[in-house]
Amino acid sequence: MLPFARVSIIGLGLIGSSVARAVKANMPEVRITGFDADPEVRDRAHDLGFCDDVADTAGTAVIDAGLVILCVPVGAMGLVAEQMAADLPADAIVSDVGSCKQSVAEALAAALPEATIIPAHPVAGTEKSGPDAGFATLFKGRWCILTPPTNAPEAAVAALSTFWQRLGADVEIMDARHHDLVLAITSHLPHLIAYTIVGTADDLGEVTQSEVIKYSAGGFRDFTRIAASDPVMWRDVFLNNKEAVLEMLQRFSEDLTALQRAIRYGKGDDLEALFARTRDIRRSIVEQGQDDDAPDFGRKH
Ligand SMILES: NC(=O)c1ccc[n+]([C@@H]2O[C@H](COP(=O)([O-])OP(=O)(O)OC[C@H]3O[C@@H](n4cnc5c(N)ncnc54)[C@H](O)[C@@H]3O)[C@@H](O)[C@H]2O)c1
Ligand SMILES: O=C(O)C(=O)C[C@]1(C(=O)O)C=C[C@@H](O)C=C1
Repeated sequence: MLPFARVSIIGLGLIGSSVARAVKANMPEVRITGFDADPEVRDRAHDLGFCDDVADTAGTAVIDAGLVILCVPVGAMGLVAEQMAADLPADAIVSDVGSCKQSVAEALAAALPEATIIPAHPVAGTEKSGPDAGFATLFKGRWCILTPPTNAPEAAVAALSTFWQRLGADVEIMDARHHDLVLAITSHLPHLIAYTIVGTADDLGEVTQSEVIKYSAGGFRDFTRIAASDPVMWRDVFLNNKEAVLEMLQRFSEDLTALQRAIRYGKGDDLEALFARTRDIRRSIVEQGQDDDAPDFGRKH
């Protein structure tokens, strides 16, 4: 049985268009209506055909929805919720795909006090953005973390879980605050470090006639992939998961300082012990069946 007959997707970039494509591939009977604030994205969505209808406003997009999924940058979630509030059916479930959950949950609850809201985060993505970047298998074998409020109706949580499972994801339920702490270290800090190292190398490159970029090999190139991620999306993630990111950044800075001291005072044993520990972590992840190749890394199976 289909968890929802009509799904509305607001924001038709990488994640929104991937959800639409995955629904088309796995539940072709479900009718999808999409909306994006950018008229060029709406035109492109129309041409690519991953929605049955592309609406002109957020309100008209949700008029007969059973499930509404907000796929816009986390800083825009509250505004979109306000724009669709008057047209939202009373029995619709409102969800999102935002990379941090506490601030989004608060913004949605403030804009839609009567609605059933179940925030979600598919832990899957790429450094690309826009409607052309999406693909139907993005969520296959990936985690989708739901952070329902304590009073969320069980049936609604079950229906949303089934929806994501039908798209190929493995669903986990988590407290929003805990989600934000975990993702701060596993996703947000790695992005911040990549942005920093590529920026620093570029600054140095200007001093050395771009030799830093010119001769960069594998390690640096891996950082440049992450550092190519969408600037607006990541600006919003850092502004909206401020406390957890700053907490993790503090821990990271202390560990970095300890490494700096180990290098300065020639403590080779300390360096080797850390590098051996981190290599074991990587090996155990690969042994658990998670693929070695970057695009598959993080898949559960
Ligand atoms: N990119 C990833 O790897 C990834 C992974 C998981 C979750 N997310 C989350 O998914 C959400 C979308 O990210 P994305 O990568 O698809 O970004 P994207 O830039 O590819 O798409 C976002 C779309 O939202 C539209 N938009 C912005 N403001 C809007 C508004 N007020 N009303 C309607 N449309 C609006 C933009 O025009 C754009 O087309 C973000 O909240 C992000 O945190 C991203
Ligand atoms: O694989 C990538 O390029 C990603 O950055 C994906 C990634 C991540 O950090 O793992 C990025 C943001 C999300 O909210 C979820 C997934």
